[in-house]
Parts: sequence; structure tokens; C-alpha cells
Amino acid sequence: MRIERFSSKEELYTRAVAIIMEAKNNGAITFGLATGGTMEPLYAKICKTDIDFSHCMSFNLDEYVGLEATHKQSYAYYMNKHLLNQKPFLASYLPDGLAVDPLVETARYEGLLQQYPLDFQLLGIGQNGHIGFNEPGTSFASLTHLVTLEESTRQANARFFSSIDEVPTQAYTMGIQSIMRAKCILLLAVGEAKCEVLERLLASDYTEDVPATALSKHPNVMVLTDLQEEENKL
Ligand SMILES: N[C@@H]1[C@@H](O)[C@H](O)[C@@H](COP(=O)(O)O)O[C@@H]1O
Repeated sequence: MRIERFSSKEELYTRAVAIIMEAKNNGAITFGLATGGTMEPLYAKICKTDIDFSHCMSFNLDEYVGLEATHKQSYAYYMNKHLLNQKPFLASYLPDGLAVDPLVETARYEGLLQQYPLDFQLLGIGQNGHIGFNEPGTSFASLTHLVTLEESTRQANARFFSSIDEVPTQAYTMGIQSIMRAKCILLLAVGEAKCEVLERLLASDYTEDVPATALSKHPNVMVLTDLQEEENKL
């Protein structure tokens, strides 16, 4: 895992855009995409470039169960709003939050990921170390599956909803193994709220208690952060 630290968010996002453009120039076609506050400035910056994804495919990490694609807090809506309306891909996929049968839906989505292996995966990180919606304790062998969200995850995401009661209790997510199959992974940890989890990630051994530590066994992971090392603070 290579880590690059930036003294400003502006520099960090500029670097992230450059990495994505380089991946694309080097032939990446299939992009795993992420949502969350962390990704909003990234997508805003991408939209200002002339990058063309019209021959690429995108696959989102996760989606809330129970929200239709037109719901303003669904990840389908988020992706259209922040990226896909401005930068359309040849095809864009997310798990279907309204799928009737979770087993059929997770098999469908995992099948797509196996049919179109990811060249590039973008990741944020949850305050409890989750990637996608893989909560602590998730098997590192997991494929796309249905999860029950931790209360802390619902609380962290409640800021996007009018009240915590509206935050879904379940989601579909790519599994850890689905994520780890990507050829190249870029994780962004931005803002003070991610300080503790980033330090945990860097200090922890490979453990399912901190899902993001799975990445330590991946050959091509880059972490960008605006957080400084403990000794450099003050
Ligand atoms: N499922 C998403 C994750 O993919 C994301 O990484 C995390 C952090 O989001 P934020 O960037 O808003 O802190 O939030 C959600 O839980």
C-alpha cells in the first residue's frame, strides 16, 4: 500500500484525477466507483476535464436496499447527479436497491463483476474501517452480498437524510474479494473524521475487524490523504 499525503484537499483531488486519467490512458476500461462526501469534489473535478468515459463501463460498490434509483439518497441518483449525467459511460451498473430477491440480485451483480473484471477501483473508507459497505467482521472471501448496516454507519450517513429513521438498515455491497480482484485500487481518506481510522488501517495487521486491512495484501493500492502523520502534527 503506497500512501501519499497532501497539505491541501485541492492538491489531493488534483492528484486523484491525474491517477484516474493515467489509468484510463493506460487502457483501463472497467471502473469501480464509490459514493460518499469524499468523492463529491473528485467527481466535480473530473467533470471539468475533457476525460471521455464513453467507451468505459462503471460498476458501483454498493446501494441501499429499499431506495429506488430516483430517490435522492440512492447511490444511483448520486452517481447520475455527480458524474454520469456529465460524463456518461458506455454502461453503468449498480446493485438494484429494489430487487425482489436478494440472492438473485447479489448473484446477478457478482456475475457482472466476474464477466467484466475491474481495471480500476475507487474507494472511500468508513469511520469503522469499512470499504463499500463491508462492515467489520465481513469475511475477506466475501462476494457481493446483502448487509445489515452498523448503527454507526447509519449515523455517519444520516447527514445526507432528513433523519436517522430514513437511513436504510440494509444495503447491497461488492464483497471484499470482489474489490480485491480489481487490478488497481485508489483509496481516498479525506478530512479529520478519517484520522483515527486511517491510523488504525496503517497500524493494524491484516484483520477482518478492520475491513480495509484486506488491501494490505493487494499488489497495487494507492492511498491519498490530507491527514498528516502523528509526529508531524501541531
Ligand atoms: N458506502 C459508502 C462508502 O463507500 C464510503 O466510503 C463511506 C464514506 O463516506 P464519506 O466519504 O461520506 O465519508 O460511506 C458509505 O458508507
